[in-house]
Amino acid sequence: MTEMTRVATEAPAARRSRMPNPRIGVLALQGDVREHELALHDGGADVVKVRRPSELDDVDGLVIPGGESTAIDKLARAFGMMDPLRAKIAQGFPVYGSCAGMILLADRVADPARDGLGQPQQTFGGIDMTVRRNAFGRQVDSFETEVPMPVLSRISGQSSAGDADAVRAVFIRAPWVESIGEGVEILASVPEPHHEGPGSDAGVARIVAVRSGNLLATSFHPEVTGERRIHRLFIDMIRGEA
Ligand SMILES: NC(=O)CC[C@H](N)C(=O)O
Repeated sequence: MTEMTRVATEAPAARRSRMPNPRIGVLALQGDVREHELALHDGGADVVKVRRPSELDDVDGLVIPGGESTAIDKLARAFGMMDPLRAKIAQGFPVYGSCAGMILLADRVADPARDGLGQPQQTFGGIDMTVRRNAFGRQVDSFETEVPMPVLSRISGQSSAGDADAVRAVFIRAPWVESIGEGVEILASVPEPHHEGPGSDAGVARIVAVRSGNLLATSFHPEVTGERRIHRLFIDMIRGEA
């Protein structure tokens, strides 16, 4: 066996033995924290709630839940989380964001909400992408559909869809990714469903899941349909196995 193949075959096992159960935080400022805790737990992680900057140093990765990105932004600033989390992300800290969490991982928001002083909402950023909030329409336009996601075919665990490489996905006032920079991988797209209102462009493919290095983001909520493989993918990323 050459030195190269020995390193290639032994490294993942060595990493696994160092990190049997990664400890993953769920940012517990606002949103569907409990559902993510359950999904991570089912995936084999130790799970803790994270609210304070010091707690970031006790976890191997972080999930930013769905909810309301403007509320999470305001609370993150109030709790002094904004700059410490930005710094961790810049150092390669693994983070998965769903829905509002996707918005908070975007470097740019196409239509940011503004506060009373006209200041746009802020994000932690890290993924070189522009997201559009509430892009699929309002609450009444929320929908559920099966989304092909080929990356999941090699992830073991509970699937919510009939198809091995698809996910049953719930979109609730969901964002889509309008543009991506270099180094951002598209993991899933869906055809835009018809909805009333300006800008509806039924049938156009919209990006709804991306990965950039150690950062993962989905427009939809896998945590509410019993889907577990996206959380497993994130756990594998933390272990250095995906
Ligand atoms: N389900 C969700 O997380 C909705 C996200 C919400 N529209 C926002 O802008 O934060």
